[in-house]
Amino acid sequence: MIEFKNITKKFGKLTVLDGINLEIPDGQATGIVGPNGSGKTTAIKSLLGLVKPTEGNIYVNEETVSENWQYRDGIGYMPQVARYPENMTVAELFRFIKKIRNGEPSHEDELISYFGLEPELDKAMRTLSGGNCQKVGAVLSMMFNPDLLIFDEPTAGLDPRSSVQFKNKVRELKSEGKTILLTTHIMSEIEELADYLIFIVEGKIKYHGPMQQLLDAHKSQRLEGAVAKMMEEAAA
Ligand SMILES: Nc1ncnc2c1ncn2[C@@H]1O[C@H](COP(=O)(O)OP(=O)(O)OP(=O)(O)O)[C@@H](O)[C@H]1O
Repeated sequence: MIEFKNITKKFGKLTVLDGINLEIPDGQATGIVGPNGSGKTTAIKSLLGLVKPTEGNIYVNEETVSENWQYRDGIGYMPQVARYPENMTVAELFRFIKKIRNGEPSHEDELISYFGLEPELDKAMRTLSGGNCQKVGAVLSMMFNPDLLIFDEPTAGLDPRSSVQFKNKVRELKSEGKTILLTTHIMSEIEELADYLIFIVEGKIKYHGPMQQLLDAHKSQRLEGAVAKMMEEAAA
């Protein structure tokens, strides 16, 4: 169980997360949605320890993340914009990550093949296309078999076929009982993959709960309509 307790993050005078309280259930997929700049990536980075909250605590399995960095070994993260050593080849990058991470990868070759990365293995990271770079990020997030997977706009640079493949992989991970946290602006993707929804506007949680409950409350069949309505209400 992941808990955000009263998390505030300020960058200078800008309050990006404003007293957030959240519980993210285990073994489910949770979608985080909200307008550009609403604080989704900052919330994720706070959970990963890449951003230090100004106030509040985040707990993973009842332990404060600020005092216990071990929990990060159980997380796979695919960032929105990844920066890799640009002169390393894909194969070298995988070797490098294996060296610096504790634990053995469980199905690295299978993932490389699943995402069609074999022809890319000897190419330098700087020469990779955006989509293939995303796929490298996908493999890295999954290859140590983590219990929690965090995907920040994972399909943004993927072609339709790769996007379907990625989503099928997420379904597989869900069926294995993994906890998934996902941000995307593609509402159909959230509908397809998520059970829970977090809606965040200007650093405040406007909705947190089962997706179906939100659809029922807005008498809407589609998430896009319900979220658009919530965005209008928030802007009014
Ligand atoms: N390191 C930083 N220094 C200063 N401001 C920052 C920093 N990181 C994020 N911000 C600001 O915090 C706000 C929230 O950014 P964040 O990336 O969390 O939004 P987001 O909801 O993920 O947006 P998007 O949907 O566009 O990806 C933005 O105004 C952004 O400019």
